[in-house]
Amino acid sequence: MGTEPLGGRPDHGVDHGRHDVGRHEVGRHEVGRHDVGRHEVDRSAADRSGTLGEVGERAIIAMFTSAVGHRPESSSGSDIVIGSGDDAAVFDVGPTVISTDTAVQDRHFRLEWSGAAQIGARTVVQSAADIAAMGGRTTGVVVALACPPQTTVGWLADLNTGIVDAAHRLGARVLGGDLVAADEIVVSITSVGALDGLAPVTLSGARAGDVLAVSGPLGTAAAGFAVVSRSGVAPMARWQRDADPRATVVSAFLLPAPDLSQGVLAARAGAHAMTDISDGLVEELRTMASSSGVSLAVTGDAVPRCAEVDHVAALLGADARTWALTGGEDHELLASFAPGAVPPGWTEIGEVRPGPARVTIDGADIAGLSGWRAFDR
Ligand SMILES: Nc1ncnc2c1ncn2[C@@H]1O[C@H](COP(=O)(O)OP(=O)(O)O)[C@@H](O)[C@H]1O
Ligand SMILES: Cc1ncc(C[n+]2csc(CCOP(=O)(O)OP(=O)(O)O)c2C)c(N)n1
Ligand SMILES: [Mg+2]
Repeated sequence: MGTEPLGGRPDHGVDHGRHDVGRHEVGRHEVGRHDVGRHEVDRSAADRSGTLGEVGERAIIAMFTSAVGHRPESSSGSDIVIGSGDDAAVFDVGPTVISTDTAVQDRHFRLEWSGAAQIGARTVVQSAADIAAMGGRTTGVVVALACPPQTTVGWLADLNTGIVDAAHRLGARVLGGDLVAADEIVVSITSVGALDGLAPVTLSGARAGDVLAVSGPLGTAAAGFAVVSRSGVAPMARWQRDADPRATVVSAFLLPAPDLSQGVLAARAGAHAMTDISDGLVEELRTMASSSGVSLAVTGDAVPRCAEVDHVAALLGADARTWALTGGEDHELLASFAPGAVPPGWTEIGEVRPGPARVTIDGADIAGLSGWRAFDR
């Protein structure tokens, strides 16, 4: 990492250089929570090269909460009784879906690959995918952020913009958060959502006779991860200019864009069981099979991939089918439906058979296939 302030690299479009902003610090002992006025916000936000250590926690929190406040009301705005800025948010919905996901520097993202806005948006998508997987509609997110004192104001502003915009795209708002010091960056997003009268779709509801289906192509993020692991993101501009398939898969890895509204549509279509694919299809199949006590029989060639994944696999001498079966972080949905109930746009990949719990691909046990196992590395 060197001694450069985090996020201060030119290839991330973040301001360079550091100015003497230390004297502008909003003293955390002098300024009460309700006294963090707009002038401090503007002063700290205006100097993007200042660091968290220099401008102080309060100024950054004020920047975050003012950015939330300036968003137009989302469709779910009426659910929020008290938003960001008080001791806690107060939220008024019926049965509430809650899930949290954490992204850790160098384990879930690298500063040399991702801009701050991408990291923020990506973590929101990953967290909201779990709400969608229950059949829920994400209405709010809570952000827990840990970062080193050298993190720049500009990087934090961009992270926050990524979070606020991604939440907004989902029809959700930022309800609050936390900011603490740490040796590395950790972004944790808790999502809350509404079921709007639908029954939650669990992992345990798959029944013999169901069909298994996925909401979109798989293996795209794994292909992107393979590309950036070899080449980094420096050639991205060229790949984009040349319509090189590497540009597509790397973009999908850096910021997956599953259509999470499919979760609600699947629930409405009567999905019996559902989950999002974060650790790889085979891992999610294992979890669903054991939760439901059923055997899941998948047809390998039926698992959808986008054409770019096959092109990139050929380029790298890798196996596209393995990426689709084991690659994580696409955050598409896997669900079981009664035959005939699969929603439009979903792809049937197999069927549910009576237990005991088992997963097969083309009739063979998947014992040798594993997806992402965080503690294996
Ligand atoms: N530290 C924890 N304390 C309590 N429950 C946890 C903890 N970590 C994970 N879980 C629960 O275990 C289940 C599986 O978690 P995880 O593997 O992270 O799921 P996902 O891939 O959907 O994020 C979830 O219901 C989650 O809430
Ligand atoms: C720097 C970096 N290395 C590796 C990966 C690949 N990777 C990290 S986590 C993960 C799968 C999901 O992780 P987990 O933390 O288990 O999320 P959860 O299952 O809780 O949603 C993958 C494929 C990455 N995204 N970034
Ligand atoms: Mg998780």
